[in-house]
Amino acid sequence: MARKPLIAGNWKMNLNHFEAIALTQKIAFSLPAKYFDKVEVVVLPPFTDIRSVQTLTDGDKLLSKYGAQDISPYDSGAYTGDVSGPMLAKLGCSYVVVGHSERREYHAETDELVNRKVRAALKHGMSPILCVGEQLEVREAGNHVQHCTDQLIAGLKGLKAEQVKDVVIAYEPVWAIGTGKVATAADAQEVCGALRAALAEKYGPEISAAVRVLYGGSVKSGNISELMKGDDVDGALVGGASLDGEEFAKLCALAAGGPLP
Ligand SMILES: O=C[C@H](O)COP(=O)(O)O
Repeated sequence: MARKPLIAGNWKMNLNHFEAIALTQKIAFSLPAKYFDKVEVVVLPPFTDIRSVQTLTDGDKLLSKYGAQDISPYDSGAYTGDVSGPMLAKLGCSYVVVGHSERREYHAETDELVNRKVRAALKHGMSPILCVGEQLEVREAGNHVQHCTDQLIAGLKGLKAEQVKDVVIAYEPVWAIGTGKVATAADAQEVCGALRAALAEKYGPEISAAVRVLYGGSVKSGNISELMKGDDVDGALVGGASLDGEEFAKLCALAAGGPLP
């Protein structure tokens, strides 16, 4: 089964809603819509920017889709500061990042909470982008594949096979995030391939063949083509390089197989 490449730009805690409008327009100006046939182009703005991105993309198809960077495990109620699945779905979000290493580290998110967020996203019709990845010391000890596979299985706990098809997996080695130290294509393929094999073992070959597995960590236009040579690397979760409209457009065009716009 051919999987459509996916490039998702995680803006993290950057850009106010005016700047979000400017960046969305810049991406759209730099990347003709014809590329959307070959690559899914997604942005993941901060919560405060989502309405602006929605308004901008409602009429004209400036991007393939957009989403959020987090979701509450609860649907509503006294959870100050949380943003719920129904709220995000109402804003037209298609994707939600779950289990990013920055949330695991700075907000002490456990595998159990990550799993509840995965289920919350699916319950409201959005695809979770489930992030897994090892710290440098785990890699140096040679335990990276097991570590990532364990995070994957824990994140998907309790899901039916049919639901797993709607999940996107992002392998993001923590040591590569925002450091400029990108994994080699072989490193990315090793873990992405192992994650797909784990999906096949637990949910069957049809599901594992349908799920998109992304690589994330210092991805830019200069390395995306090489990284995507791996059979199991279906695109990228991009941080820093997604904040530059021209660079992000170039990266998406390369993920589509070119030519450059
Ligand atoms: O979500 C995106 C990743 O954390 C990668 O960030 P980066 O491209 O700035 O290394």
